[in-house]
Amino acid sequence: MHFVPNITFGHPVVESLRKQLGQDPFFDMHMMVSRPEQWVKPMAIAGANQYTFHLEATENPGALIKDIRENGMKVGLAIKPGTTVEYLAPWANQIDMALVMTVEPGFGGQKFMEDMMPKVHWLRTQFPSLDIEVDGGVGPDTVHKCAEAGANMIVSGSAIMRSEDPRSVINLLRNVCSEAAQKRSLDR
Ligand SMILES: O=C(CO)[C@@H](O)[C@H](O)COP(=O)(O)O
Repeated sequence: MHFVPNITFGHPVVESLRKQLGQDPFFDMHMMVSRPEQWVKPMAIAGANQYTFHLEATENPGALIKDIRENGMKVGLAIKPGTTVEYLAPWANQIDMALVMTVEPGFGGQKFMEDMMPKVHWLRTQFPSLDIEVDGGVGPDTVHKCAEAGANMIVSGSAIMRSEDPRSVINLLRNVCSEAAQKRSLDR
């Protein structure tokens, strides 16, 4: 299971997650920041497992990917809605996860941008084993589109937090993604 936390490491929430899962959580830090270079070392020291940065926020993605790896973390690379997937493609073989934003970065509760799905589909076709994540407006009504396009990881905020039954929403989201992934592997 992956978490994109906004909590401090060593926080009681982390300890509680550790107990509930019976394993160490996987921390993917989605850095929606300018100058992502400056946070690599602090995040590695804090215990992050993966460091996801925005392609638009750096002039030298290659050097940043190298630095993240040298600091012992996996690499995620995100693109905003206005960035075409061709900009990400040259780096796809050097990263662990591509993140296609399905809202403009900023805040939760925005409308899912279905017109981002061709990016996901193109990436899945070109890079069958790459982790592909979508973030923004993903919930029970939209997750099928993401999973069918080829996303195997999703971020979901308000659909879970506003639900009266968050557990069943999480299970539904998880099942839709894993069933689509299973079907893809059978089709191959
Ligand atoms: O941080 C962002 C967008 O800036 C996203 O991670 C959203 O916050 C996800 O929340 P929902 O769109 O699912 O409410």
